Parts: sequence; structure tokens; C-alpha cells
Amino acid sequence: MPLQALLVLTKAQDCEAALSPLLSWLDPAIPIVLLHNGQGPQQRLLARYPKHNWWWGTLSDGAQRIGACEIHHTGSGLRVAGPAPTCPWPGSSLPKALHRLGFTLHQDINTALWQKLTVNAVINPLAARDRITNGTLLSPIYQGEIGQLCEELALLGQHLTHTDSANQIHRRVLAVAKATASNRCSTLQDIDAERETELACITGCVLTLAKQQGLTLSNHKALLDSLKPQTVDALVHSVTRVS
Ligand SMILES: NC(=O)C1=CN([C@@H]2O[C@H](COP(=O)(O)OP(=O)(O)OC[C@H]3O[C@@H](n4cnc5c(N)ncnc54)[C@H](OP(=O)(O)O)[C@@H]3O)[C@@H](O)[C@H]2O)C=CC1
Ligand SMILES: CC(C)(CO)C(=O)C(=O)O
Repeated sequence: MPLQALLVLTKAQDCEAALSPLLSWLDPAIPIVLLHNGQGPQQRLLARYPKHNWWWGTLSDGAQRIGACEIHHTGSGLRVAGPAPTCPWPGSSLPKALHRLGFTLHQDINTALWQKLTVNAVINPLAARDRITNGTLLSPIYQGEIGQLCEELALLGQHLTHTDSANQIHRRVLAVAKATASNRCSTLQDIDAERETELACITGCVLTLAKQQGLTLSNHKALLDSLKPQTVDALVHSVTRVS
């Protein structure tokens, strides 16, 4: 059976390295679906290889690797994908391969990914900094800090033509924290496993977009700075173990 679609399920920071060797020979008509959390690689790949058939997506399934070739599907979720903005391929219908995998078409995937980014930019660094489950963020003691982070995201969003208010972002963050209450977020899991986190494509991406707009998001910057010692500690620890 010929290749119908290429689904890319690496961590954000590995996406470009994983795809680059394939793009010189891959038929540009084949839909390439980028499904990682965070942003940055999607836009860079689209700019660098504009003739390919780019699709962006997000899903809220849970999956955990339990062995070299063994994956445990820990929970079903929503799966959406849509044609990347400015992509030259007709994107009015979802590629059949995605349909079979339970994806639905999202005509404004840019907005869906912005909304996902805002949720991850609040939950992941906060839960990782305080080493808490996502549900702990529902506590009243976090609402002031979450509110400030959401204000900054709403301000940035307005500059990028996203219309969500700080309150809407805050409500979405709490809804996801509630739905994933017992989760230890992926950033906390990565830190504990001494893996590189995706924060460069989450908070790092938010701060880069803000800089391009001439904005300073001091709460997001402080949050990222507060995590650097942990990330650095983890790296130093893993280097020490290897040597
Ligand atoms: N796990 C989950 O429940 C969910 C994850 N996500 C998002 O999906 C993405 C993937 O997460 P997850 O599956 O947990 O990550 P994992 O680290 O478990 O899997 C990443 C995969 O990418 C492969 N990979 C890394 N670098 C390359 C490369 N250069 N070439 C080819 N393959 C490569 C790895 O291969 P190898 O093993 O050989 O290194 C591995 O199979 C992340 O953005 C995550 O945030 C979103 C929703 C839920
Ligand atoms: C939605 C959330 C926060 C679930 O844990 C997630 O995407 C992550 O952990 O990276």
C-alpha cells in the first residue's frame, strides 16, 4: 500500500531532525502531520519547505512507553488536525489516513494550537516548578499567579490576532487541569527522567513571539528562569552519570 500520510510524533525539539532527511525525496503531495506539543518547528518547517503538504494537529490521548517496543494507551482524547496556514495543497478534506485514526478536521488549526499552547504554557512550568499534579493547580492559592500568566498570554494573543480574553484562557487552563487532575505533566516527567523538556517550544516559544511583538512577559520569563536550575541540575547529573 502506498504511503498515505506521515504522522510525526516526536518531541517538539526532535521534529526537524527527524524529518529533514526524508523531505528531499518524499512526494510533496503526501500529507505530513505534526502532532507535538509546543510551537516553533511547525512554522520553521513550513517556511523552509513550503511545497510540502503540511498538516498541524493536536490530540489529548494519553500514551506511555512501557518497553522498547511497547506503548500503553492510557486514555482516549480528542484528535484534531487541519491544513497549515498558507500551505499550497488543497486542505478542504481530512486525509483518509487521519480520518481512520479518529481525527476530525479543524479549519482553524492555528487557533486550536494557540489555545493548546496557552494551556501548556501555564500548566507545564507551574506544575513542574512546584512538583505537583495538574489537579493541584485548581487550588485557590494558585489562581492569582495563573491569572497573571493568562493576562500576559491574552495580551500577546491580541498582538497575534487571537481574541481569547485572560478569563477565557484561565477557564480553559482550569478545565484541562481538572480533566487531567491526577497527571504529572510531561515537563515534570521529563525533568525526573533527566530528559530534555519541551519548555523551549512552550514558554520559550511564548517569549520569542512576545519579543517579536516588542512585549515583555515578566511572569512567564520569571517562571522559566525558576525552572532553569532544575533543568541544569538534571543535565549535570546525567553527564556525571555517563562519565
Ligand atoms: N505521551 C502522551 O500522552 C502525549 C504526548 N503528546 C505530545 O506528543 C509528542 C511525543 O510525546 P511522547 O510520545 O510522549 O514522546 P516519546 O519521547 O515517548 O517518543 C518520542 C519518539 O520520537 C522518536 N524520535 C526522537 N528523535 C527522533 C529522530 N531524530 N528521528 C526519528 N525518531 C525520533 C523517539 O524514538 P527513540 O525511542 O528511538 O528515541 C520516540 O519514539 C510530544 O510533543 C508530547 O508533548 C501529546 C499528547 C499526549
Ligand atoms: C495537557 C497536559 C498538561 C497534560 O498533562 C500536557 O499536555 C502535558 O503534560 O504536556
